[in-house]
Amino acid sequence: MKIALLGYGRMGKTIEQIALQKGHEIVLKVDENTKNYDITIADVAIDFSIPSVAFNNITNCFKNNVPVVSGTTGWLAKFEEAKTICKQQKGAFIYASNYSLGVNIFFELNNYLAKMMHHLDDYQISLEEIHHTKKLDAPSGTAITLAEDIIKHSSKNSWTLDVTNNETELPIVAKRIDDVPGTHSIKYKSKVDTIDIKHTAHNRDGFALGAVVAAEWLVGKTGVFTMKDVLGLNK
Ligand SMILES: NC(=O)C1=CN([C@@H]2O[C@H](COP(=O)(O)OP(=O)(O)OC[C@H]3O[C@@H](n4cnc5c(N)ncnc54)[C@H](OP(=O)(O)O)[C@@H]3O)[C@@H](O)[C@H]2O)C=CC1
Ligand SMILES: O=C(O)C1=N[C@H](C(=O)O)C[C@H](O)C1
Repeated sequence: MKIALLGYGRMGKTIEQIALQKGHEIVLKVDENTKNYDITIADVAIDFSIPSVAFNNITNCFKNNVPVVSGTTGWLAKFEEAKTICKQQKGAFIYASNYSLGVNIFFELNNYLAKMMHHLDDYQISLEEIHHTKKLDAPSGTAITLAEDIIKHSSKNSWTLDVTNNETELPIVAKRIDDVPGTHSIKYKSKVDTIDIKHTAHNRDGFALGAVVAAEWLVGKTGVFTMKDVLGLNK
């Protein structure tokens, strides 16, 4: 597969290594200094860029009929618009706040636990994410996905980064420490006990492998998909 990397930072470089190991070719590497490029030379584009440019990167792929996998976080205010353009252009698009297999299993576990805890009002829910100090957005996209899933199943109706006494708000704590690749934990605490679930990424390889697997899966398809489709978790 001929892959275009939209964003050639920490993730772009890790994806390059994994893609080459899997026998793919990198035909384009786009960063802040790239002026004009022809996306149509690629079979698929993988966007891990920055929040302010992700929407343009992605919709440019739709307009040029190139399937696109995006992992950039912090741009989701324009997600619905991107999906509409994809459908209009008959494009192919996958977005995931986290491509690692482990986190996608963790998403399932979070949903299951949230459903079980639904009526157990003695437990206070909280969510914590820890990332490296270069991260531009907070909370992480993964933390937002986890929070939205908890909100679906609980009496919470929004999340907040602030300390809160409001019973309807789910507090998220976002910490930035050295080179941490990404740690997410959810805690249910009562007077008598605590239930914790936690995912710790040891490096970026899991995110990158998931993105390459998603790109392999997407080529030849039309529509808007998620990692649940790629991993067969919708069945
Ligand atoms: N979904 C997932 O599984 C994961 C998502 N992420 C997300 O991926 C994104 C990238 O993370 P990371 O690689 O660590 O960040 P980096 O800051 O290391 O990389 C961002 C890259 O985007 C480039 N860039 C800047 N402007 C443009 C532009 N106009 N077009 C294309 N590229 C541009 C930067 O260029 P330059 O180097 O010249 O500044 C840089 O190469 C973040 O949003 C992060 O949250 C991260 C890990 C996993
Ligand atoms: O910026 C990162 O590094 C990461 N970003 C993603 C997010 O915002 O959830 C995924 C992963 O945790 C690493």
